[in-house]
Amino acid sequence: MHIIARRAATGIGSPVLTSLCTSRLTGTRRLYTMADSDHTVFNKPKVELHVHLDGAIRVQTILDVAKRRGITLPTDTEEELTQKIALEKPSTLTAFLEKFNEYMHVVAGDREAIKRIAYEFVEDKAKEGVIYVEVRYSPHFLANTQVEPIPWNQTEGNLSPDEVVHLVNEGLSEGERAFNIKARSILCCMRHMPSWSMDVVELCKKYRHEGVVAIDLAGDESLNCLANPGHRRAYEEAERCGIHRTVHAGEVGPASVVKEAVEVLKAERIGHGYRTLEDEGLYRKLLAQNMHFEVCPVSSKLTGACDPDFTKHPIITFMKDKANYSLNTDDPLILNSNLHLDYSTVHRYMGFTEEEFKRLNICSAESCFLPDEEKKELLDRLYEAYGMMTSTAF
Ligand SMILES: O=c1[nH]cnc2c1ncn2[C@@H]1O[C@H](CO)[C@@H](O)[C@H]1O
Repeated sequence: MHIIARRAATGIGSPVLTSLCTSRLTGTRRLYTMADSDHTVFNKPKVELHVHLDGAIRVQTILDVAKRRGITLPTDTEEELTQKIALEKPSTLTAFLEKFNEYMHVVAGDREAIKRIAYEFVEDKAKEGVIYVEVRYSPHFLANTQVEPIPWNQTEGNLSPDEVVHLVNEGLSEGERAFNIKARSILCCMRHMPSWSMDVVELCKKYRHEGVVAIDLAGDESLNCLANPGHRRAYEEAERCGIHRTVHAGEVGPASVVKEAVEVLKAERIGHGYRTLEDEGLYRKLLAQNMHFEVCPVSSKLTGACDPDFTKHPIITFMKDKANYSLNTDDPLILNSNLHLDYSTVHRYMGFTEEEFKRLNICSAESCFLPDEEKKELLDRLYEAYGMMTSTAF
């Protein structure tokens, strides 16, 4: 019996010895080290599947862009702006989503800013030890022409949703080359804007060979529960064309939204999905189908999606049932968080072990939207980094 020797994969296994974290109390940045309790609780390569690009912008970048564009913000210090944007206490999804109003007008419509945000995002993920990420955003929210209504009170300019996707693709691929990780994107339809959804699926089709891997439906599920026919048509077209599909469902909305996502929108993954557990039959069915849940522990507390007592969290049920799920940040800017905080939270309050972290990252890789060959490469990198190399008998 020989173990097939494989070259150590480059770019992985380099432990993230330190990570930049922001103190939740003061909003000031400080450097966490290995000595800091469990902040590097799973110091191994990771996969992240649910994170919003526009919820993951660096505060300093917002300040820089505002200064360059002559946009006045309520403050010009990183600490104060962090405090203004961040949600500190458990709230509601509606209040959480309103936080985007604090800064989206600064970056929307600005080519340089959009490309920079995408590039810096890849750098931040690489620092967290992520080797593959799928990042999502609404191209319409960053545009200032060919979008009705023009968002964030912008005056009409000449940046279309189509060009936004092109710019994000450029920023992500430059980031991939610079930081040696893989980044793909998911384009979001917004629950309150069904008239944008056909454009979104057309953009997914146009850019499917330039890094766009799927369509999503995001926004306020508490206000718009049932998917509008506009969304349904877009998802039908996505399925017809082989575009992968994920849907925010069962985050704050009832289990029926999850059922609709799977049965009507033909979702292959569910964003959040905590409230699936309220319908035992549906939950068992989705477990049997190996449905992937993109769970976001820190987010679920601050959006009011789940009981703030982490020891009662639905993720514990997913873990105990060996469900197929990933651990994700969702919106680290607004949550004033990073991926280490999500990992340390489930470790500290939910009893997650190293073995479970490995298992869930392998589930994440298996459920990612890469083509089969690239998925296999990603899985091999994880198996190798986790000391789970397959052996071959001769
Ligand atoms: O947790 C969430 N649930 C639902 N929608 C969200 C969440 N986080 C962000 N967005 C929405 O998705 C848009 C595109 O990235 C964001 O602008 C925000 O409106």
